[in-house]
Amino acid sequence: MPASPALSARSYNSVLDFKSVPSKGGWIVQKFGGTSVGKFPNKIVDDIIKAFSANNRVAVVCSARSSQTKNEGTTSRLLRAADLASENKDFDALLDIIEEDHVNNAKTFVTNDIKVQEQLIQDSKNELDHARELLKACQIIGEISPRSLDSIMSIGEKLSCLFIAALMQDHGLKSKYIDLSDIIPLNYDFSRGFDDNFYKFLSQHFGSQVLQLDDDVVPVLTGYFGVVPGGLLNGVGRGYTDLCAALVAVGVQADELQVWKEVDGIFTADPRKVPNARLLDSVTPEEAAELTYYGSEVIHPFTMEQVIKARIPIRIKNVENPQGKGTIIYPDNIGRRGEDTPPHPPAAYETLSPNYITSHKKRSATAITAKQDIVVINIHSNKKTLSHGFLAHIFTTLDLFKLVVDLISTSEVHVSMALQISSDQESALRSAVKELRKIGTVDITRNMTIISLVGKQMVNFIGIAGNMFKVLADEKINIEMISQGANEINISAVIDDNDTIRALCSIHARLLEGNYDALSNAVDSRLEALRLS
Ligand SMILES: Nc1ncnc2c1ncn2[C@@H]1O[C@H](COP(=O)(O)OP(=O)(O)O)[C@@H](O)[C@H]1O
Ligand SMILES: N[C@@H](CC(=O)OP(=O)(O)O)C(=O)O
Repeated sequence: MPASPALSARSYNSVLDFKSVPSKGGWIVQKFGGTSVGKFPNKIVDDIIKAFSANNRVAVVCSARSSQTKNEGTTSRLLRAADLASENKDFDALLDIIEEDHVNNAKTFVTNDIKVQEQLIQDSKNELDHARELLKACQIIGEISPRSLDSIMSIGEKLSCLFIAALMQDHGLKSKYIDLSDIIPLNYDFSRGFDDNFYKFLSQHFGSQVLQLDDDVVPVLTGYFGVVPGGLLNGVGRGYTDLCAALVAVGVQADELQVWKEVDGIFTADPRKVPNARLLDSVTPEEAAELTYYGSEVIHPFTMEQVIKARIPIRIKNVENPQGKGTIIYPDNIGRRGEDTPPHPPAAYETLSPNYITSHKKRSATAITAKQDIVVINIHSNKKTLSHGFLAHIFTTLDLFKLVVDLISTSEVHVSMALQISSDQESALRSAVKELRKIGTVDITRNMTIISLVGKQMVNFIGIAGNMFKVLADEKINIEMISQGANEINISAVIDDNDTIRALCSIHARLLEGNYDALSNAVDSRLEALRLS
């Protein structure tokens, strides 16, 4: 199967005319998520890594394997095993399940070269023996430090990358497994936190690991990249592999960072929920971050800053459809590496024809997304006048119980907040509400959803929020709370969970599909000013 061409002019040339360019194009960094490694390893190796490495240098970064869902994946299991150890309960059975899963996987997929298979099984067992020792020690001490938790978690990425590196060898590709878990020295100075120097240090070290390899070797790097103060889970959170891949891309000055998923790219809405959702050619990093925060897990938001600074585009692609062009995440006003001029210069508005103005009037919003399992907390202060400590007390309480607010609206003595609460946060929520009752009356509404309309262009439009709420009103969907993000690229409303699909489909139909004009009273203030001048 032929590879999709990489982005840069150099790589396009290499596809079109092999004689006029060096035998290898620039670097492409490919990140594969845990469920993709679990479900489609042969496709990853044969249709993607092999195909792309024919014309480009390729570096691969993988997350821990999940056979079906992330919840039942290796990282989740390792974290559960760590919990069990800290509670002095039996964790061995869970590690046995992880071992059996990886041994079976090796036997199922690595079948051409029995030596490679045996070595993989041995390496995997060694990693899990190490996990057993570590958890035993934690059980004896009676606690798991963030550092130990990080070491346990890292085993997921090690097992996954050992597997992909072995499968590549088994399929005739030269691979090199690279473990990044010890890359941060114990005495690294974190006094300035995760600042630019830290990211620079990481990208340089990742880059040097990769750049020293022979041309025909494909590195497979663990998406877990080392112990950080407070732990990687607290500092970066789940999805840290995206950040790791981004820093590898910066380290090798890649032509493109490819994030491979099980969806063709970023759509105007979740295609599982809105059948008419369209694939988007491109979105800006701000839009991708906003979509991720508000329910469409596109990419870890930390990923973008460093890559974009290095002018490297990110492409979201589908493991099951490698030839699809995917969605590019890149700012619309900065040139990419290898391009002198920005792709869509903002100054272009100055030369717009009236036709352009009319046809682009429709592009006010980019996508609609939904975040479910939302609880709304309403707090009425029991003081008659505004108390200085009112808001401070609320935020201190939320911080204490590690609860994160997605939306907030306030008046002097009344605060409404929307928070996503997973089942393991229920007791934290109960404790927080008990504490909050000390400063006022508190009521909570469950089973809610946040619907967010996202689009960088929305900032220029007058009336778009009105249109969104009119659609909900026409559908007789009750709105519990409204909020517009400070960056003005997100308009959100909290609604009943049962109305989610109806709200998504109707807003999509009226504001993101062809018949937008039917409702249009939103006006692009910049384009109108140009038209009237
Ligand atoms: N706007 C959107 N565009 C694309 N996918 C979306 C969107 N909103 C939600 N999704 C969902 O996000 C999921 C992302 O793909 P997946 O490969 O499963 O993620 P991961 O690699 O993080 O496991 C898809 O199942 C898709 O249905
Ligand atoms: N394995 C880790 C890190 C990660 O990045 O996962 P994924 O790429 O599958 O989102 C996790 O599950 O959190």
